[in-house]
Amino acid sequence: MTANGSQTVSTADSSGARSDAAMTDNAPLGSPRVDDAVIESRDLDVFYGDDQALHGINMDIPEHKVTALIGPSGCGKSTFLRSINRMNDLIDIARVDGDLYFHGKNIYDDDVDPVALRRKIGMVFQKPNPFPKSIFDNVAYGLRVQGKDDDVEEQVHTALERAAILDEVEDQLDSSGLDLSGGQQQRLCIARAIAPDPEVILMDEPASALDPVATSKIEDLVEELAEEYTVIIVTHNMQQAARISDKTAVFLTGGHLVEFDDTSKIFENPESDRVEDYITGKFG
Ligand SMILES: Nc1ncnc2c1ncn2[C@@H]1O[C@H](COP(=O)(O)OP(=O)(O)OP(=O)(O)O)[C@@H](O)[C@H]1O
Repeated sequence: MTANGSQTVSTADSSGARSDAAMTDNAPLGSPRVDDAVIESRDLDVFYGDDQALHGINMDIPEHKVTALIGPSGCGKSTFLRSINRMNDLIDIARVDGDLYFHGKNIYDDDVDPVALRRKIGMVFQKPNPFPKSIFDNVAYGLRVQGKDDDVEEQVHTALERAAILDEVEDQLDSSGLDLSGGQQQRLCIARAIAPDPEVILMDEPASALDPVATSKIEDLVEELAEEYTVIIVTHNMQQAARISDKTAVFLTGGHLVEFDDTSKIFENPESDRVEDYITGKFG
């Protein structure tokens, strides 16, 4: 882990006051402001019909780091993740207020094409979901759709290599992706997500359906991916968040982001008593 890196981080002082005037009033405790933020969430609210799932989320997500989103069931982790590449657009009753910037551009502006955005901000889901196609075609699919398939063989090999699965499948690229083990399928899905060369990879509990060995491979891979990509991962597994992430955001019931800071700080010395109670298993 590289918890601090070269980022400029400002935190609340012991009285809870913020030294940095640029923070909004409802910034979460800890709340590092980073010079190299690739995603900036400002007062983001998300509603499903009349129900508000997220309240005023403020967060700066640093580039080339792993940011973990943790918190009890229903606190809005997946909703926040899906807001980042506008997957919530696909839910009829979902509505977003506030701003969410990707490299300074508000992704909810009218001129943003969600499909193009999702090429830059890819997603890996909880359950491995390869297409019923060959291993090769799974990875090549996005490249072909974009007409970026001039050197498709090389790009597929590179993506499989980056997803740490090439060695296991290079002799069977024509076999169905569905014939792989669950862990291999998930790494295939990661290869599919990185083939179009995104900048950010969103992962929604990518190892929760896998056995411990496959989980450990995914965890190693997530850390490696952060060298090339910005990774944002939802996990229920606090040990996993502590092992693999640089930053941790703790959401608590009702859809509030309570604390966001270096992972070591969150797990060793959180600012909020509620976060401490959650981390130590007093509720969850
Ligand atoms: N498609 C939807 N339609 C209506 N309400 C939804 C929808 N998706 C989520 N919600 C509601 O929004 C709130 C936040 O859900 P979300 O799935 O984001 O939480 P979560 O923290 O990811 O939960 P979990 O850890 O159980 O996956 C919950 O009250 C949930 O019932």
